[in-house]
Amino acid sequence: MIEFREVSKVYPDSDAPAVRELSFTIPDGEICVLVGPSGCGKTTTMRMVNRLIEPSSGEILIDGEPNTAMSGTELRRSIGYAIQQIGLFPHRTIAENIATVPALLNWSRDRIRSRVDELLELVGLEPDRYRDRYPAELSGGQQQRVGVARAMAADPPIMLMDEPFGAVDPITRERLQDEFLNIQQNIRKTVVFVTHDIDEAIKLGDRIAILEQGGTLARYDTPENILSEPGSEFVASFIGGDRVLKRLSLTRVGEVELEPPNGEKDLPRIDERMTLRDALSELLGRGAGKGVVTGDGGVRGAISIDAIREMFRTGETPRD
Ligand SMILES: Nc1ncnc2c1ncn2[C@@H]1O[C@H](COP(=O)(O)OP(=O)(O)OP(=O)(O)O)[C@@H](O)[C@H]1O
Repeated sequence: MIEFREVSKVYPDSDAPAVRELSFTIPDGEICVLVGPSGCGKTTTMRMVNRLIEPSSGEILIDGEPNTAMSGTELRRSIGYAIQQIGLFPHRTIAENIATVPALLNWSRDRIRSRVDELLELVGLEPDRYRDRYPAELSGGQQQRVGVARAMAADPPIMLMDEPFGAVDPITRERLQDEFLNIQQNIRKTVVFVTHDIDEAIKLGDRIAILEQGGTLARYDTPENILSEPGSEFVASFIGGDRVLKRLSLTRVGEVELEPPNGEKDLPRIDERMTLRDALSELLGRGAGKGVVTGDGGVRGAISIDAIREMFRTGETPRD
């Protein structure tokens, strides 16, 4: 658990705080996304957790202990850190890059090797193919996977991720986000994630902290609550006009009550893992009013555009 208690940061030679009296708590095992316009203090907030930046006042507690209880170096070895610029060492192999922190922690060679292979598998890179390559021999998306693997190497309970999927094309980015959510389902880290992309925040965050210019917290809540009730003009304009569609992207087809399948043939197939937003767009794109929902066990039911519309007219989705 990470708790911010009235944390402020004023940089030297600056008269206005970059971050102002932030107080909020990130529960164990959750993803908290810091989002907001450029310069609102997201990166500053995140870097105070591992003390790459020291607060001017207030404190940050990790599991109830101030993060000043140990040295900054020790603290940083116990917290994973992945950044957009990736920061892979160009003259070290992928395996050596991933092993950076385990090597600092003096793990044995065997332990390091098996951990590297395990992580490469986890992020979808075949160990035999990639472990001895150099970063320049990988695509941008692959390098970002390595960046995430490196941050997870010593299995830290907390991960800080600063726009880790920022520098890739939208399709790769979606894939990296999906992979990351799948991994998180198993590893349940406490994650602080910085982005300026509200869609990414909604997709990944268990909770979202929306920061305003001047480093104040405009809202800290679940995506569902923020989308159903933005609460202020700033938040409403930041999340944009398509709130209903965004809410559709929070719910997967398999989570809603389906209609019984009536054996209709020729209807589009909708995978139960699709979001309602993607299902809607698939149905609209195919000119079909209804689709057959399938899962691992075969046909699960049917879903219609009318049913999706009704759910969002009444606001009754299972997640509410
Ligand atoms: N080392 C520094 N010295 C002085 N001012 C700084 C320093 N780092 C950041 N700032 C200022 O503090 C404010 C917050 O910066 P920060 O990088 O935390 O914002 P951000 O929300 O992460 O921005 P972006 O989305 O553009 O990366 C900005 O006004 C920035 O100019």
